[in-house]
Amino acid sequence: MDTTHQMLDVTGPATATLSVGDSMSPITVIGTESIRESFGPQTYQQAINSRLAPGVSRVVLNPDAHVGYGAPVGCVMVSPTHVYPGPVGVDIKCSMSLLQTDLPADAIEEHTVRRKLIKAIAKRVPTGAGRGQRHVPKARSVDGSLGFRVATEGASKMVLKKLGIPKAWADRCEDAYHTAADGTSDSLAARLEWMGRDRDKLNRIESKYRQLGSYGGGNHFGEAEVVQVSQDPHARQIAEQIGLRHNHVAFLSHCGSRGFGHDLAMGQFRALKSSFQKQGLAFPAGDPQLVYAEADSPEGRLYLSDMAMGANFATVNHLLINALVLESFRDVFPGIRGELIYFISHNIVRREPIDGQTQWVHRKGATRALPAGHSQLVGTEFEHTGHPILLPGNPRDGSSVMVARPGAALSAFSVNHGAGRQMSRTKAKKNLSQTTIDQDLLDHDIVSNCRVYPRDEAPDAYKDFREVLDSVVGADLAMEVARLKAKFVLKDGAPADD
Ligand SMILES: Nc1nc2c(ncn2[C@@H]2O[C@H](COP(=O)(O)O)[C@@H](O)[C@H]2O)c(=O)[nH]1
Ligand SMILES: [Mn+2]
Ligand SMILES: [Mn+2]
Repeated sequence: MDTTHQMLDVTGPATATLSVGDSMSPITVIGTESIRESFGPQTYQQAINSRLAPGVSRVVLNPDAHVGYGAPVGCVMVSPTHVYPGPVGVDIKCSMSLLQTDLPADAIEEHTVRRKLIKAIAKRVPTGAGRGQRHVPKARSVDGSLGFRVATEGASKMVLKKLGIPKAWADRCEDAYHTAADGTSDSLAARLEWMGRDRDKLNRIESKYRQLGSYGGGNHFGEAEVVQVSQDPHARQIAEQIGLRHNHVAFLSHCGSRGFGHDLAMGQFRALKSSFQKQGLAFPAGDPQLVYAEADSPEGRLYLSDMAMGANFATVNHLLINALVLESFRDVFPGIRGELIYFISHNIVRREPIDGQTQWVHRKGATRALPAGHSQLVGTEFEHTGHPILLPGNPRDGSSVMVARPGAALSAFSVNHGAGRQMSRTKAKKNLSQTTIDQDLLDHDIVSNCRVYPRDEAPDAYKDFREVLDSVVGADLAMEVARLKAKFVLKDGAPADD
């Protein structure tokens, strides 16, 4: 029986607060009643542990929240002084990106056409843990020196040119590049050189560079969508302004910094934990996954450098995937055009103005949501619309493109990054029927690259997407401008026979 849920102070149709002590601002909880119930005691406990951790000024639980590494996946943790690697996550800068093509929806109606597209994409952009580049033109293969520049420069002009990525796409990234805490890429270069100081270490790093342009495993995916722009005139106008095309094909991607980011994150956890142990410091709530550093300390600066390199890798990984996906579409439909709508992360910490001061905003499975007129959008092309928010649900029930409303201040300018799990992988594998999952996808006219769709990735393993969207809209955080209807999906699973 979850007693924490009963302790919430309900403040609106999709908002509540959870008090942790008189002298502290309460945890903000976003979600309709059934979503709030879905969190369960462990998720609430992790949120409380995070709120009580040193230096933390605010915690927000979003509708997709579920148990995570130290802090829940689907939460925002704000601190003026401290950085927390757990509430960033091991897949540094795991992100979503959306490519809009000028291909009309009916061009991919035939399943044979979709299968050709799946084949063309899978040939260039592999799925699967540990898998790296495959059939990539020589000019785009990533050797040690290009990998080094990717990690230290992110989406710089030179990196984009070398990889054949349109340079305008850098402007459609939430952040095209990340630097060290001193604002330079030179410090990142010095750090990376030090990391590759002997042959074995360098070999390991270079083997990870070769994963650039790949999805990885788990719930990372690539998905062809038909864009259904909202009928509401204001929402429709925004959708058109940000470049969405009604009833045309778009492609949604989800992945992060692959093995390169994972190694950096794990290295940081090891280093910070051992530094805590040497100093005899206690972990917050006794949980080593909540290890932290003061941002302005040698440890904090090293963490931020490593996170920046992982984030640079993730950024270029997404951009390259989008370039390769567009190239694959052109195999089947020569001459079609495609533009990146946006690339937005959900595992990162960055400095932002929150509650009148500059603070470290950790978004762990949470998406930034800056409304029109926000100071950080001034001078950008999204100043008058808000930047696009890419919110995946599941292939069967769709995904959403939204823009923030001024009400997003309540959630530290963040929304959920998806529907969030309602079943653990183990429970999904045990409880869900393979035949029903495969038939369900076919009934919804969705083709996949998998002979059998991974049961732990089935739509029913995730929360009810309608309820999740009602939570975002009910809390007045964001408005939908378009719905995405999946037509085919690439995931890590046994490939289909043909
Ligand atoms: N449209 C699709 N959405 C999906 C799919 N698989 C997962 N998801 C959603 O993405 C988020 C990602 O979660 P993360 O914690 O791994 O970053 C998840 O909450 C789902 O709602 C898919 O195949 N298609
Ligand atoms: Mn990820
Ligand atoms: Mn992710």
